[in-house]
Amino acid sequence: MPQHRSTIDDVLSLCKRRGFAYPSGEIYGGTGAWDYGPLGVALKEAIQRQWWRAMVQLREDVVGLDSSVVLPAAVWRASGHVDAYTAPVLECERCHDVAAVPELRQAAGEEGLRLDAIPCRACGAMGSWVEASPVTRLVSTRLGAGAAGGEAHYLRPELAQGAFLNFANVVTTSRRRLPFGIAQAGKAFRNELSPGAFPFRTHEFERLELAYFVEPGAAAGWHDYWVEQRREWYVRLGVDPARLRRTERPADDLAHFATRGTTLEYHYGDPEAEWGELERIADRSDDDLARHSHASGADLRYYDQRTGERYIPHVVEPVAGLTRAFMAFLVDAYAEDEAPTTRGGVEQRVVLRLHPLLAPVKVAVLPLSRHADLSPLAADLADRLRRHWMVETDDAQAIGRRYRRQDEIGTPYCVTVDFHTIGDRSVTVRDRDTMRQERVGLDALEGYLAERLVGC
Ligand SMILES: Nc1ncnc2c1ncn2[C@@H]1O[C@H](COP(=O)(O)OP(=O)(O)OP(=O)(O)O)[C@@H](O)[C@H]1O
Repeated sequence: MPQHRSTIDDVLSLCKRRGFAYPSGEIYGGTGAWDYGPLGVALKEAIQRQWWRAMVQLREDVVGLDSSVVLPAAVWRASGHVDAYTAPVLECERCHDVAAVPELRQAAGEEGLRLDAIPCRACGAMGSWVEASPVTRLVSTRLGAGAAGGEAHYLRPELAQGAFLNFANVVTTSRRRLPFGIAQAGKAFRNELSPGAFPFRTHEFERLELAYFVEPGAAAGWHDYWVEQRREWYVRLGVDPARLRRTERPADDLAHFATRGTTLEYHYGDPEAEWGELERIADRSDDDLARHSHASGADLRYYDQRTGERYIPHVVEPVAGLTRAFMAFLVDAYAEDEAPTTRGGVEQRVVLRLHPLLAPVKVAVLPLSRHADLSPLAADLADRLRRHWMVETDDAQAIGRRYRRQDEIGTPYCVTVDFHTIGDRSVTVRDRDTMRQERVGLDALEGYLAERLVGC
């Protein structure tokens, strides 16, 4: 069967067409951000659920946390973000417009030019770039009613600081011994000077973070362990291993808190970004806990009962971008092939071969027609199945069209209620990938689907 590998454009057009994601504030001309629609929110929730299952539920050594999004400036001063979490910029001497260095480098790189040969985009001056103070990547707000309009706070650019602030609470209340981890999923906010195409670089995005605390000296081994665990997680959920690779981050590309970084990249296949970062695993040494200990005066050392020593643990931190994973799973699942028509011919179809665990809708119930005998049967059946899975019903247009609509959103099984159903209490179950159809008794249907949708 001819297979077609997607481009991000194919997937983006599917996202808009079927309600996975919409450009945010489109009625006001768009904001550059994107919102997740009914199917997108279900896919995102499924990815996050699988991450939580693998990282928390199935592990003895990891616990969950949900920490604050907004924290006072003192926390971010202590963590080093206020001083170091910045982006380099150059300023045009003539009009004082400011441009991000990576953006200028990209423009220069493409043309093979030096930075001073890149004109100012605001006034067009050449050779006018001079160094300027770096711009913070933190998003700030003020809370309260102080003289200066309240006290400065920052929206978290990462969730990890919440894990560090709660380190002692978790050790005490859940009686954890090293090594152990604190997992969090949630939104982060960054002042991105060069926001990119959805969903790669947006000001607001979702992260799946694990802060894994280990004995000093044990970080290297755990680093490799987590790189492998995370790679396997994507593969188990259906990502083509040939489209995943790991790279080491050069020392000059490490965040201020990191001593080592490995990147897991996905081959998105986009001409502009063939390989794109999906996730990174960083070693953060004992730096964060040491900083917070110092700034707050709290003793954040861990008491090792085996050796009787007190020390600050080191942190190995795998962090996935949920929104980038969202796109990788879609790109990987997207295919165009041919499907048989009811008239004996073939037609092109778009199919999302999503792992059933990730498919937004697990089962579609389709009455063959809007006949008064079929509609209530299908509605009852859908209600029964809804107790277990996300179910959609659809009775508009020919059955072939409806299969196409379900293929396109990745629904693994379509159940068709037809006139034989009334007499022999059986339905046709169609498999999305093989397109094979099987007759299944109504009484056996839940068991049949449960066998194929394990864990969904
Ligand atoms: N602005 C963003 N929009 C969407 N996802 C992001 C964004 N920034 C980071 N991510 C995701 O979070 C993961 C961890 O990011 P991390 O905290 O290491 O940032 P980073 O890669 O150092 O950011 P930068 O590239 O801006 O320096 C990335 O692998 C990516 O999946």
